[in-house]
Amino acid sequence: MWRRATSLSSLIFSSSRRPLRDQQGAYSLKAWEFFCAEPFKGEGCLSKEKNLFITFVLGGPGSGKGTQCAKIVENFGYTHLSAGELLRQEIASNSEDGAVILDMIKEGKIVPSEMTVKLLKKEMESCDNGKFLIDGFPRNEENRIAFEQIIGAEPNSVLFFDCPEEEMIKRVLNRNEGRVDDNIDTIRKRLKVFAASHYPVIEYYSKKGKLYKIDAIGTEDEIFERVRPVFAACKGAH
Ligand SMILES: Nc1ncnc2c1ncn2[C@@H]1O[C@H](COP(=O)(O)OP(=O)(O)OP(=O)(O)O)[C@@H](O)[C@H]1O
Ligand SMILES: Nc1ccn([C@H]2C[C@H](O)[C@@H](COP(=O)(O)O)O2)c(=O)n1
Ligand SMILES: [Mg+2]
Repeated sequence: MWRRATSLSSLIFSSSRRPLRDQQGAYSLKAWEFFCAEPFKGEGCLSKEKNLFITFVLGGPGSGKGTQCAKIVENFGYTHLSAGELLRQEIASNSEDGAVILDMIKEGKIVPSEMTVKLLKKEMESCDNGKFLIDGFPRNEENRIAFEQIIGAEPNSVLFFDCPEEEMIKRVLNRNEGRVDDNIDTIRKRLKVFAASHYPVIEYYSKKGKLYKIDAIGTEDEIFERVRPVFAACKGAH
């Protein structure tokens, strides 16, 4: 599978390691579907080796995903993996991928799934706990399909924090964590990308009966009281 994924990268990247097309989510989805027709269940497949219980945590920029994940970890003992944070760590490592990722994040674009899933897989493999909260992923259909194919698993549940745009803008501009993408120009681009790409993912999990839509307006504690029952209900299941 890794060999297949490596050969895929030559389709996605030109020799300068920049995406050939930057239309969000579109440039490599077809390639993923073509190369990964069969879900990977062989040796090295995480879902075979570990008893996984995965929750994807979705929502627009500033909707409160990270804030609520911290509370879920505290109360229900999950391991929190933020896709955005892993990408920022890759930038900080000064790797070749890091330079590509930085350019994309500054422009509010979604990084090619191959890079993001590689980082998630590494973290999941090195963690004894099989209960994962995967925050900010999948951002689009390409992300979703890549995860299924490379990790060989589907989420057990999906949280979607539903928040109006004006509130998300206000929260991000007040965040003050020194992120390169926390400025009004990049936020507008991120919101555009979010609006254009999240819906098919939400719809996919909704049809599977895995989606929990949470109203993300209110205090952090009020919102957590809406989240709590989702995890309390499945506590006995894992
Ligand atoms: N319910 C809330 N009310 C007001 N502010 C909030 C609330 N929840 C989170 N915040 C604040 O809003 C900002 C964004 O929250 P957070 O970082 O959790 O969002 P996020 O969804 O992870 O965003 P991103 O996708 O950009 O990483 C933070 O400064 C956080 O402290
Ligand atoms: N699946 C993902 C998650 C994140 N990114 C990039 C693009 C985002 O704007 C940035 C920050 O993510 P956040 O911390 O807001 O979740 O990271 C991506 O390309 N793909
Ligand atoms: Mg976050």
